[in-house]
Amino acid sequence: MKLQTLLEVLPFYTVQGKGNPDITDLKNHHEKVTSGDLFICIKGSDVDSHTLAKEAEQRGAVAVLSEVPLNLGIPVVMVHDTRRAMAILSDYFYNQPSRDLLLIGVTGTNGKTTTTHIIETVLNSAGRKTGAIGTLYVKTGDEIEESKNTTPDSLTLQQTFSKFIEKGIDSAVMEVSSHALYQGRVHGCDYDIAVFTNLTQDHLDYHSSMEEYRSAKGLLFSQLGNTYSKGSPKYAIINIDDPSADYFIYSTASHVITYGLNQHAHFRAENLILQANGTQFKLVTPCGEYQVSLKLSGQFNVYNTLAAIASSYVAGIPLPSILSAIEEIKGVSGRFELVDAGQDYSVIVDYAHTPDSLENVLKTIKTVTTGKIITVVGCGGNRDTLKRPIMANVACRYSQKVFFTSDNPRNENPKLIIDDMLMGVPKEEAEKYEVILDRKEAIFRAVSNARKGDTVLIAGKGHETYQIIGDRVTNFDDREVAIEGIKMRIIE
Ligand SMILES: CC(=O)N[C@H]1[C@@H](OP(=O)(O)OP(=O)(O)OC[C@H]2O[C@@H](n3ccc(=O)[nH]c3=O)[C@H](O)[C@@H]2O)O[C@H](CO)[C@@H](O)[C@@H]1O[C@H](C)C(=O)N[C@@H](C)C(=O)N[C@H](CCC(=O)O)C(=O)O
Ligand SMILES: Nc1ncnc2c1ncn2[C@@H]1O[C@H](COP(=O)(O)OP(=O)(O)OP(=O)(O)O)[C@@H](O)[C@H]1O
Ligand SMILES: N[C@H](CCC[C@H](N)C(=O)O)C(=O)O
Ligand SMILES: [Mg+2]
Repeated sequence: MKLQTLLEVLPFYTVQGKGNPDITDLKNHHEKVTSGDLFICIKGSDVDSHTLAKEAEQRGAVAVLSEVPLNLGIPVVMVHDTRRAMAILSDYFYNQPSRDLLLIGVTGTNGKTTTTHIIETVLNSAGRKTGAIGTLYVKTGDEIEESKNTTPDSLTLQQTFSKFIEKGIDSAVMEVSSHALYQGRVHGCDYDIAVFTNLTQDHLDYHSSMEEYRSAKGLLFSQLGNTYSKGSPKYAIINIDDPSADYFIYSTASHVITYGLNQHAHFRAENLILQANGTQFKLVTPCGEYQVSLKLSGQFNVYNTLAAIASSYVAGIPLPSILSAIEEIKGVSGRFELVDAGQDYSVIVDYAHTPDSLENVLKTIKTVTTGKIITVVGCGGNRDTLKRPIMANVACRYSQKVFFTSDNPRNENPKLIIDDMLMGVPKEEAEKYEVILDRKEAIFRAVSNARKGDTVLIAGKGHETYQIIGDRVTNFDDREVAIEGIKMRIIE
């Protein structure tokens, strides 16, 4: 595509230098640039890639998108905001691929990975070829790629959609993080269905307040479009039981479909039976009532399931097909995952890394455990510090024994992270906890403390197969370490 043709989608720009080269591809990382590319400069939080434009030119870039004039021998297209322009240009360059997909976006503090996984399973089992984008992976048919971010940058995202189309995929379900919404990674995405799971505290290192965090999430619903505009109808699927439900309902001009336990919800669960190895409930919908039996545990998974049912239904899948697919789902990697090495107590690895998710998971464990609850938990470094004391408080409130340990300390001192956590533990709970900085040792100690009927919760890292200490990433998998600890104890 000629540079001038590509630029037609931008409202305003100026060009420094002459020429109208053919653009063979778009790149936003200088090391990926090859001959014929347009290199997009971004003033990032770690790197300002305007400083790498010269190198991009040397690698073969034929034009550059920039926010400032640059001294190069190739055309420099100047715009006010390169991040925003990148989203618009990427969408256009790759032929607006999201318009050819049934596109479902899921946002909320907790439950995005689980809800997208359920939707993906339902759509696939109904014969729709479904791509998935989220924390665990980017899945294109049978091809699975590990993801760097929950939601990729706008260029990578549009390239992924384009690949989906190439591979004959017709539907896509993706997690949309608040960072992504705030940074415009999903500008240019033509969503058909947007799902809100819940809003509780997280990421206050990045968003300056809960209001700002909420408004970032609201962008998914305001960009959903108008129900009465051309094309197929758009749907906002909202958890009506969440205190922020109204905010999201009034953020959108699309159809609003609600779910929850509330009697006004369009998709509602009644008569819940919560067990360690599954959940039963009556599903009440405007088009009939059904008895549902899940292999997933926890009331929070009832919410995730309702969100997935409502989304799949408005996507055109009949309820009986939705339910038969959902009833087969065994779980999601690292979410309430039972670790079984033949021991007579339960060990659960869970990705709870927010106060709300930790409380939800512990509440679930409390309803199904006959013995003690032993929790291993830490908080990530270089992340929201305000959640630390709250998580520690929750851990002590629901457990008989707590091992505070390191999560991913990143560039923070692990001891100081735990000090922040301990601020949330009341004096009378001081007997309950021990601080063991080494996560492996903490897990070993927790399992050796467990007796018949107890439950050990290892929280915070779920599916992660690494630990980040400083800038070093080493192999670490809570599930493998737990098995090692359990086996060692059995031999003892
Ligand atoms: C704070 C934050 O969100 N940072 C994200 C942001 O970085 P950035 O745009 O500021 O990029 P940067 O690293 O400063 O680089 C700027 C530019 O220089 C380019 N570059 C950089 C280095 C180089 O050698 N050459 C080069 O050309 C980069 O490609 C980029 O275009 O955009 C990048 C691309 O989209 C993200 O990878 C990066 O995520 C970092 C790794 C991160 O940790 N993000 C977390 C906080 C995050 O986004 N998390 C959410 C999930 C939260 C949840 O699940 O609840 C997520 O969506 O993943
Ligand atoms: N609907 C929910 N409400 C509250 N907590 C939940 C819900 N669903 C899952 N959880 C808890 O949150 C943890 C993370 O779940 P999940 O990975 O599905 O969320 P996520 O929104 O994708 O998280 P992230 O933002 O880190 O990608 C789970 O391990 C569980 O403890
Ligand atoms: N998406 C979340 C994941 C946190 C997981 C936890 N293990 C940590 O490293 O803090 C984040 O990036 O804040
Ligand atoms: Mg996720």
